[in-house]
Amino acid sequence: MDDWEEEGTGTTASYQANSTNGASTWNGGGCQSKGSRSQEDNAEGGSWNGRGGGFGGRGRGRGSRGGGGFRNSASSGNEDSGSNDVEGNSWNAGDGPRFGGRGRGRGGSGSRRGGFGNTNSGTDDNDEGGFRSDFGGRGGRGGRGGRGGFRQDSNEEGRDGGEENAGPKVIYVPPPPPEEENSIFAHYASGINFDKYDNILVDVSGNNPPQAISTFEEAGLCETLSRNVGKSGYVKPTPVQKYGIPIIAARRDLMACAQTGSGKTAAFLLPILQQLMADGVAASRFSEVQEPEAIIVAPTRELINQIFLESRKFAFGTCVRTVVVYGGISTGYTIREVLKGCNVLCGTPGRLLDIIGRGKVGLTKLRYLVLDEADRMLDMGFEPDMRKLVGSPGMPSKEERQTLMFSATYPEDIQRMAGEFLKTDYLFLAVGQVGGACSDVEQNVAQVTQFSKRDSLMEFLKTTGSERTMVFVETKRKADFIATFLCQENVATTSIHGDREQREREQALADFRIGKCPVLVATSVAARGLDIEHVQHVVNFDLPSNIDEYVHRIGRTGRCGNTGRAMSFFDPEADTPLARSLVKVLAGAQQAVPLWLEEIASGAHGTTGFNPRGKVFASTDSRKGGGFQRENDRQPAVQTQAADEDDWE
Ligand SMILES: Nc1ncnc2c1ncn2[C@@H]1O[C@H](COP(=O)(O)OP(=O)(O)OP(=O)(O)O)[C@@H](O)[C@H]1O
Repeated sequence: MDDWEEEGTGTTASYQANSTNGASTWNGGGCQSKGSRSQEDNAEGGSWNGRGGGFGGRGRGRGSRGGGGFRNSASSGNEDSGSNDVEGNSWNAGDGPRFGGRGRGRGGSGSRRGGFGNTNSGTDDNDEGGFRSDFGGRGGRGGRGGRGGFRQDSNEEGRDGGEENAGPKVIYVPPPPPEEENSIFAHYASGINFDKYDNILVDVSGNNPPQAISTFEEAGLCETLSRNVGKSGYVKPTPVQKYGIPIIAARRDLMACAQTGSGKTAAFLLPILQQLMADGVAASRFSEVQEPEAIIVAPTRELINQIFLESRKFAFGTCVRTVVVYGGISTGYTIREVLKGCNVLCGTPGRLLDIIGRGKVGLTKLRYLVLDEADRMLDMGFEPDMRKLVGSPGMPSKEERQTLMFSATYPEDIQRMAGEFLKTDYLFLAVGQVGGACSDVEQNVAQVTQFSKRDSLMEFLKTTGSERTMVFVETKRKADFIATFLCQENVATTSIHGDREQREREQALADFRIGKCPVLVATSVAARGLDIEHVQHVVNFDLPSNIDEYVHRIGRTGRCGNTGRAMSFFDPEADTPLARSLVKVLAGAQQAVPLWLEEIASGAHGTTGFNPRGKVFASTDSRKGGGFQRENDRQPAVQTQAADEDDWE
């Protein structure tokens, strides 16, 4: 018997019991307590002392992560340090939010802007703008040393992918995907600006690009696929589909950049499914080792699940079977699903490598490797996993497989590295401005102080009513904290971040989708790819330190020709380094740039190439030499990674 077959025994049951402590899950009208020290943390941080039932369980601090280079001088950095403990009690669910547990002695986070250790202890407390966290019983966390540029443990899905992690097994089995045709094909309408896609500038670079198509009929899809495209509500292809589909059909490698919400998923799924149908896949059936023809990787569990559902939808009624694997759910369940038959395997990197490592998935038949959110998949957080994946036994060389990369943003350094994964004659497709924000999103920026943010948020939420709003914050702790605050203010809110159990993450998204909780407080884990109907507003409660992250975040609204609004709180104390690139993104999307922001941007130093009203394609294919030095006005890669360190782990 394989070890995964033993899941679901008493071990897991006791984990469940113990897991109900720590920080709270927060749901709409009544605050409910749920555990939030996830298994990932448990695996890493050593003992995790659950005190089931109530709140104010005692979490143990996480170890100092001073990696290479700069040691964090924050206190409480010791893994076993009692000073990280949290005393908590008297968190009363049900009759309104009273939070008792008191966080004590949290270690300082490593500076998010440059990888040097932060010398303040308890920076997270400072983050909260004066509203001290008395949120129930979070385990304190040790200080994080700057890594001198490497974020070895930043890979959320990688860390919980395998059984090598100590700690109890996860038994969560997600609800089965919909079986009813109506639910499978449920979709939202494209918006009034859908036809504006026709005017967008497109640039394809590389040798002999194939002719673009202008209709789905020209894509030469088989009857079933065509029917499924129609049932999905697609009438005409978006630009990335017009150009991307024939490129993939011509068996060329591709690096594609197109704005958020413009249909990149179908741009790679449709031609892959079409070719699998045309070439004939081995009909999916039970086998001890599955050999998928296509592997799709994405950085977060929710995103890969969404891609899985899209693939399953387009492949409906065909013999192509798609399976999804991701962390936070039962490995046994995952493997059983894979072994039922698998032509298209969607996965987050950690769980994917785990399943491959267990010999359940062979790679010899692999023909397509897709990296969605490719720049994220190749940054320092995931690059080692991607290298492991392409170096896995049986993986066809890049000459023998077709490698496809998609994103709305491509820093030039990442483009250069991506080239290593692609054949030398790959095509680069740029739809609109590389790294540009979606112009269907009205972008607003308000100058605030750290301490006025909560009032500003409440003011803003008064204007949104029950319209769906995503509120992005920088840390997991703060996500809980702001959700709690909004709860106190009687705003039906839920939250999603990397410390929540997968079941909770999925429940939060479901509650947000159906409008039970019209406000979702999120960390970067929800910044990319998620396609949720009716999201009218995105609030950057905390601006990210990296402009690409900003572009992805605001892209959760204004999708597929619909309009949306983004509001960003700009705190000059913290956000000045972002000013120049923010001005450029605003100007590039024809948005009003506040005078005060232009002044801050022109006074900010450390970046070059400030030319907000520059050319239409801010940068294109890095093989052309990059005309606009886009790279220079971004934060260096080190900072990019540090920014969301708290969440991608
Ligand atoms: N041709 C089309 N006609 C109508 N709707 C479409 C079309 N193509 C895609 N869509 C819909 O548009 C929405 C956004 O598509 P998708 O999620 O693929 O965007 P994306 O470019 O991958 O965005 P992101 O950069 O945020 O990941 C989805 O709901 C999708 O079903």
